[in-house]
Amino acid sequence: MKNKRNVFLVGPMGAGKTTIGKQLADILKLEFIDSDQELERRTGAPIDWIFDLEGEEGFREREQKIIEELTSEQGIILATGGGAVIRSENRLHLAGRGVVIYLEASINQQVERTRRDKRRPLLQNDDPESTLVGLMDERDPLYREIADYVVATNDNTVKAVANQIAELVQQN
Ligand SMILES: Nc1ncnc2c1ncn2[C@@H]1O[C@H](COP(=O)(O)OP(=O)(O)OP(=O)(O)O)[C@@H](O)[C@H]1O
Ligand SMILES: O=C(O)C1=C[C@@H](O)[C@@H](O)[C@H](O)C1
Ligand SMILES: [Mg+2]
Repeated sequence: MKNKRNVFLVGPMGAGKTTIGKQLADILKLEFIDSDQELERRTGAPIDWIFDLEGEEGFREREQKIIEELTSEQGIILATGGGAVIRSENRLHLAGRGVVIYLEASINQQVERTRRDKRRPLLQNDDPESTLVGLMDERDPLYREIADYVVATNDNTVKAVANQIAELVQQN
């Protein structure tokens, strides 16, 4: 068994990594950390500012450093950013240092769940749905590559998904 004391949530924007991760941490009585929020806290800047000032590559550099650091901790629930799987270094750390859960969501659900929040820089364009389709084509194989479990979120409440993950993790 891998280091079962860490649970890492991966998946696309709107899959529910942040929301479900908080509930899961409450159930399992573990610390919750969100890599996006932690980056914002440390830089003092919202993610869309980091994208504006440093470009996506600048953001990915910062994201890689924080994933490296946070996956070295013990006993955490980590909600990652939707693009954390792009870099192979991140995939290596996530797969090697905890149980990886891929939270699946349909494109329609992603569109619906991200519609009102204007803070996701990659979706601030005229056709966020096409962007989400393109990202999913590119990333779905990467999420699957490192996932220990794939969990559907479409037809389930946040609470139900969190309970399901807690059971999966405790089985090990
Ligand atoms: N299973 C669910 N059922 C209904 N609403 C959900 C569900 N999961 C998440 N949501 C809602 O969808 C929105 C986006 O969720 P959240 O921010 O947790 O996604 P995320 O995976 O962390 O996205 P990002 O990669 O952009 O950080 C939130 O408003 C949340 O309440
Ligand atoms: O899917 C992505 O590439 C992103 C998802 C968010 O969690 C943030 O990490 C950022 O908006 C980029
Ligand atoms: Mg999130």
